[in-house]
Amino acid sequence: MNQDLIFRYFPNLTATQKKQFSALYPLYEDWNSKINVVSRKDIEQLYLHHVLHSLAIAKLVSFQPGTKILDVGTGGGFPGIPLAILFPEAEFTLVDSIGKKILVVKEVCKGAGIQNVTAIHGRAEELKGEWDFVVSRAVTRLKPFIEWVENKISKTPKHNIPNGILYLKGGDLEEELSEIDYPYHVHDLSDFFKEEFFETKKLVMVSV
Ligand SMILES: C[S@@+](CC[C@H](N)C(=O)[O-])C[C@H]1O[C@@H](n2cnc3c(N)ncnc32)[C@H](O)[C@@H]1O
Repeated sequence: MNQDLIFRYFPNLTATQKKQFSALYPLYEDWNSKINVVSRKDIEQLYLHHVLHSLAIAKLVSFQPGTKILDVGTGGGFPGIPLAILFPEAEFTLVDSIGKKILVVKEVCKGAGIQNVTAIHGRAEELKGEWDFVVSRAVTRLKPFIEWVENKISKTPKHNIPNGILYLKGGDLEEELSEIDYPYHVHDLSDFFKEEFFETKKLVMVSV
């Protein structure tokens, strides 16, 4: 567990952000022993496998103050919590259908002093509201995922890229991508991070 990895890839963090990133390991270690949100053997790799992986989204988009972001199927808070620390002036809504996981999200935010996160226990399909971006990792295939969220994405862009979905995915995506009707772009995370873990990891941007 080494938060210095985060500080190396994101060298302009404020003292508050460094403190918040450093707080994540003890908070997740404690909560994970009560409610499993990160696989037990993965907890030692929290900063590489979960925090840095989540922050790959920030290598592509810098969320402006006031941007609204929805994290669907956030589990214990990935990618939403690391992004909320990095962009304290953006507004994050984290949703998961399992109440215990949302409890962990709320407790980690409270423990680390993260104030720009609203955590909701519910199903993404049933959620009402509008966001500029939807972020996610490892929830379901892209086609059903898009159907859950396409009517929740604002049509007014605030950035130099269109509003839409930023989905962290691994492995072979060809078949999944062939099922979707919106324009998309696939980015290799190995272009951003040199660790072996990222060799097969991708970020799919879907403009909705
Ligand atoms: C494999 S976990 C990934 C969690 C987190 N995104 C991560 O990468 O660590 C998938 C999560 O999606 C949630 N999920 C699945 N279907 C959902 C739905 N329809 N609405 C909200 N959450 C959902 C599950 O409860 C689970 O926590």
